[in-house]
Amino acid sequence: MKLRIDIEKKLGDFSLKVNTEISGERVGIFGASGSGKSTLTHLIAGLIKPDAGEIYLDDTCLFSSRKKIDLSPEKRRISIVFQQATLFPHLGVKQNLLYGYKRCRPAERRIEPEAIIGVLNLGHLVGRGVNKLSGGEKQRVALGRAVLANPRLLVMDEPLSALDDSLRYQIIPYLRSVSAEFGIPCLFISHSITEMQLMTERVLVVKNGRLSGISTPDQLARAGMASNPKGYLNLLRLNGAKEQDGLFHCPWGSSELIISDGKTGEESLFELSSRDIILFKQHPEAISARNLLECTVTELFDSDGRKGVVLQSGGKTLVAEIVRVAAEELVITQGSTLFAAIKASAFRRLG
Ligand SMILES: Nc1ncnc2c1ncn2[C@@H]1O[C@H](COP(=O)(O)OP(=O)(O)OP(=O)(O)O)[C@@H](O)[C@H]1O
Repeated sequence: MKLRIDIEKKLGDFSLKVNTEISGERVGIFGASGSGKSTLTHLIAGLIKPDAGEIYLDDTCLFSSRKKIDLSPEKRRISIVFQQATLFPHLGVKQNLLYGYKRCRPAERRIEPEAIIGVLNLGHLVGRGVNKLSGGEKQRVALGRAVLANPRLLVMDEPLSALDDSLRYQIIPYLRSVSAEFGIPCLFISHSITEMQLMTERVLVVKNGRLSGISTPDQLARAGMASNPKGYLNLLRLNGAKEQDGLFHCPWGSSELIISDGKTGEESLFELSSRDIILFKQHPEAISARNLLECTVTELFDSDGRKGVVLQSGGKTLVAEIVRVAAEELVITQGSTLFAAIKASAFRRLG
């Protein structure tokens, strides 16, 4: 998808002014609370009207004050999944799912209910009333309903923020797979860098109603490393864990990681803070940390007085973080060999 936006909107004391063009299949809108993310998405979806400007989705003009075009939300064919699943309480799961599908012109029906029920694992829920669903199940039904409207763009407006951590990371694979399997571009809104890293390939960064930049999720995570209390979060998908002496041994590139909170068999997602990686210039004699990886430094970057050290080990990448004086004392440069020590308990399982 290609989105071209050049709009202005005033809402009370708040003013939004954005002029940009972005392409990609999974685009993020990132910003602090109140920065204007929802306003921007509502303008794109046609839920509110810009004061002036134009919006193009691919070659379709959605809005142009100059050309006096203002397509209705239905004609824009943009489906939105909100923070709270807004299901029709008087309809069952199946009727909720079919709501948008039935209103979609037969010629535009590319995605069939059976396919989405399969991908979102909703088969056992179709006979239920929506009041008998958990928060995560409701969000999956809301996602299914949005996709079955066969939209040309799926907008996800903080779809995970009402869910607790464990549910949040269970839903993410579903969000990713609907967009990938059915080829629907998505616009994903959040103030979480981790969600941006998991969901998007390009990110519009919004600040006080203005666009402050376009970046990749990784650049965003690097830029926020010093200010984020958890530093840069390395996200690792690990599977094939084997339990041994109460710890989990997970294959990782040509090496393995030893983790306290693992799970045998299934793929799990872990986060590891850049601050939980301790670097040694030489191989330490004996350490309590269960992981000691020989690494090559491939890159160094600055983030507000802290140094990010990008490490390669066994074909995999990790970002460690040190203060600038430590970088000078260790004489770290691109190409240096280092040893990275990580405690088994430093890996936090997200789902
Ligand atoms: N109808 C309105 N009238 C006046 N001000 C409004 C209106 N709608 C939103 N605002 C203000 O516009 C600003 C941007 O709101 P918006 O909901 O777009 O932010 P956001 O980045 O999505 O925030 P959050 O992450 O908290 O949802 C806020 O300061 C909000 O109070």
